[in-house]
Formats: sequence, structure tokens, C-alpha cells
Amino acid sequence: MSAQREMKEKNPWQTPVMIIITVIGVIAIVALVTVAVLQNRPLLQKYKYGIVLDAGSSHTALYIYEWPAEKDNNTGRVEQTHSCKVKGPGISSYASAPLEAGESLRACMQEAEKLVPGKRHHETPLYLGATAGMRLLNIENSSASDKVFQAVGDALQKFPFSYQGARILSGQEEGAFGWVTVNYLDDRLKQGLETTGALDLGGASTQISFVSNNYDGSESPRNSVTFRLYGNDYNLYTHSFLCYGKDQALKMTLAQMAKEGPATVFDPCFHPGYTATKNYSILYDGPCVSDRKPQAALATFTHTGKGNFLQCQEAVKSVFNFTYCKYSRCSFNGVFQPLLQGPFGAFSAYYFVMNFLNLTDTSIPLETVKDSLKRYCATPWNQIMLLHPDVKLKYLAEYCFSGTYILTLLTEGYNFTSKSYSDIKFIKKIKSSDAGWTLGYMLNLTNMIPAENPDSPPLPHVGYVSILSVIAVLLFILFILFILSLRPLWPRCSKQPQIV
Ligand SMILES: Nc1ncnc2c1ncn2[C@@H]1O[C@H](COP(=O)(O)OP(=O)(O)O)[C@@H](O)[C@H]1O
Ligand SMILES: [Ca+2]
Repeated sequence: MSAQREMKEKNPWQTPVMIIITVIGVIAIVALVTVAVLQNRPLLQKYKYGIVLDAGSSHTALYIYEWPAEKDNNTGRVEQTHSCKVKGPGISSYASAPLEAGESLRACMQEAEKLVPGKRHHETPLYLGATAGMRLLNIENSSASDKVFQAVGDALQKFPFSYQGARILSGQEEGAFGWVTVNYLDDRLKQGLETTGALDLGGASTQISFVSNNYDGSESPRNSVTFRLYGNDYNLYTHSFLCYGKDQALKMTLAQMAKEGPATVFDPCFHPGYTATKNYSILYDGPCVSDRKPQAALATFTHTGKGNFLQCQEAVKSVFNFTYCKYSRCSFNGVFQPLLQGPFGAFSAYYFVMNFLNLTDTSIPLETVKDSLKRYCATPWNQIMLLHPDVKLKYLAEYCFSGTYILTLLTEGYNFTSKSYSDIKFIKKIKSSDAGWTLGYMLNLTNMIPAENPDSPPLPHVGYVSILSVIAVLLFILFILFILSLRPLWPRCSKQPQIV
């Protein structure tokens, strides 16, 4: 007792001070960790939205994109959450009834109204981009194309979104934004990785876009698009071939076969046994074929399939012009194209057709692919219909042509070889988003890809919190050890056995 008293007399404040220090220390550490965690916790995941309507030549599709509200400019964060296929044909088919073009978009727009949260409606940008169908209508009849846009704009403005306009994309934009989409979704832009080329096959036009070390934009500058994205410069080669989408190419090929105006056109690109009566007037309507019109044509012709791949390939080749090139190298029709540099992603109709034909595997040698298509084209039409009762007849009748056209366009047109064919991947989606120009178009218009790489914290949030917690625990242990090291100075425990 006397020693204890002696201690207390030496350090009269020792015990309460130690307790207070310990409590304050623990509170401080807990507070430190709590504040750090709360302060840096990502804000509640709130999303923003964007809507793009792809008004293609054959149909219109609506896409809804979503991204975390506080991270507008981080890569790979924008995702497609929904798509809606508009019923009926593309808007360019409504030239004689423009109001119906606007009306046709209603169902998909109402769906979007339900899917985008109400409080985000007013800030959600809504774009409509039209491609080759409207390009052709604009060439053929610009006042009709204006009326279609007027009707479509009026219809879209009735919805509560932030309408940003409807316009025709240039072929360059269509090609370049398809390339942006593919490389954005693959996370190649932010990381500065080698990029993937983009091959888009539509109904009325087709695009090829890629970065080549041999191309600086000086030769044929109209094929050059430059981007600075996330601190990297890209010099993109892009070209859009109007009329070389698969529907217009089919028309051109058939028009070429029927140029003498016969009563029956024997078509190697259609299955044996296929036969249909068609109007010459339809075959020659539109700017892609109007100049091929025969002098004195009959009103109708019988379209009869022959199912011969090699002859079909020859017929398809006849719509390409390989005879002139004023540049160092060309693809076709005198269009400059630098040396191909892969890999490539081929989407839209490239995918639909090759997927139907079970030919998306490009590790299969090109010769084997051709053999397989040869057999497919030679299969009688009634067998084809029996094998695929659920496929739309128009598509089904055309897959032999479409497959042949794709292989011809890639090899003869763009100069892919048996070797470089395997650099192509036929793709529909990347992650959850469709490959196509729409996402790249929206990213560009909303400035969601910065020119410079945004500064990002050196550690991810989880790593930061973990390190902070470990340091706090270490400090706490150190503190306890420090207190324990003072133990010899502590007053003796008052509950010592009493010596009576
Ligand atoms: N399931 C399918 N099978 C075959 N072709 C298809 C399928 N779905 C869409 N397509 C074709 O894909 C093409 C899409 O082109 P589209 O985007 O409308 O035209 P463009 O891009 O030239 O304006 C059309 O030729 C259409 O017929
Ligand atoms: Ca398209």
C-alpha cells in the first residue's frame, strides 16, 4: 500500500491520463478510418442515359445507353442497356407518306420512356442518325427527304427527352464512329493499345475503317479522320461505299445480269428451284441502278435460281470496277486504300449473314469457307425452306448471294488474302453493346471521350481503404505496445490480496 501511494504521489495523474489517452486514441483511429471510408466512398450509383436512333436503309433501331452519373469521361463505362427494333421498313421508305415515318417510331420511343427513369428524362439526349437509305433518297428527291426528317423530328419532340436533332451522317462519320465504338468497348483507346479495324455492311452502303502505319492522311485526304483520344493521336483511314450495302449490291448485280432486258433472268446467286416474277421498274429504281436501265425493257421478268457459287462470284465482281486507280493502291472504283492492317471486327449484315451460314469461324481456311458456300448455294430452294422454316423468306432467298457478296467484297474488293482473312472477327456485340456507329456517335456528341487521359487516383477505392485500415490498426497496436511499455511505472492494482 505504501508503494502504491508512493507511486501515486510520484505520478498522481498516471492512471486517469492513460485511460483518457487510450480512449482518445481509439476514437481518433476509428474516426480517421470512418471519415476516410465515407469521404471516398463512390457516390450512390446514379446513372445517366442517352438514346440514339439508327435510321438505317432497311430498318430503324433505338438504343439506350447508360453510364454512372459521376463518371462521364471514364472509358468502357457506357453500356447499351436496351435496344428496340422499329416495326416496318427504314424511314427512307416513307418518302410518299412522311408522317408514317414519325408514327413508326412511337412504340420504341414509348418503351424508352418507361425504361429511362422519369427524373432523368429531361436531361437524356436523344439523337437520330440516318445512313445510306436517306443519303440515296436525298440524292434522288431532296424535298422528300426533308419532309421525312420534318415528320420524324416532330414525332421525336413529343417525347420528354432532350431532343438533339435528326440528320444524315456522312459516310465518313458512319465509318469513323463504328471504329470508335469497337475500340471504346474493347478498352483499346484509353490503354493506347493497337486498334481494331471496323467493317460495317449495311443494306445500302458499306464502310471500312482502320489505322495503318502506312497511312498518314496525305494520300487521298478525304479518307482521313484524325482523333485525339485519351492522350493518343489516331490517323484513321475510312471509306464508305454508297450502293455497296448488300441490298443495293444485289440490285446492281441483278440489274447487270438483266441488262439486255430478257423475260427470264437465270441467277447463279439464287438456289436452284427458286423462281419469282419481278417488276423491271423496281429493279431499276434508285440512284444505284437507274443508269443501268435497259432501253426497251419488259414490265416483268422471271427471276430463276441456278445455284452456282463460282458464276455468282463472277456476277458480283462485275459490279466492282478494278480498272483504274490514280493512287499508289486502291480497293475498287478508283478509291484509295492503304495496306490492310488488322485485326478487324466485321459487324451488322456481315455478322447476320455469316452467322446464318455457320461461317463466323475465320480460322477455317478461306478455301473451305468457299466450298461450304458452294454447297449451300447449290442446295435446292425447297430443301432450304424445309431446313429453315422460321427464317424470313426474303433473307433466306438471299443468303447465297449475301455470303458470296461478302467474300467477294472482302477478298477482291478490300484485298484480304487467305492469310489475312483470319484477322477478321465476325461480331454482333461487344460486352452488352451492339457493334455499330451509334455508341461512337453519342460518345462524340456528348464529349464523353476526352482528348487527354483524365488523372485518376493512384489507388482504386478498395485498395485505398484497405491500406488506410492496415495503417490505422498498426498505429493502434504501436500505441498499445507503448502503453504496455510504460507498465513498470503503473500503480499497483488496488485489488491485491489484502494482508490482514
Ligand atoms: N437476320 C438478318 N439476316 C440477314 N440480313 C439481315 C438480318 N438483319 C438485318 N439484315 C440486313 O442488314 C442490313 C442492315 O442495313 P441497314 O443498317 O438498314 O442499312 P444502311 O446501314 O446501309 O443504312 C440490311 O441489308 C438488312 O437486310
Ligand atoms: Ca447500318
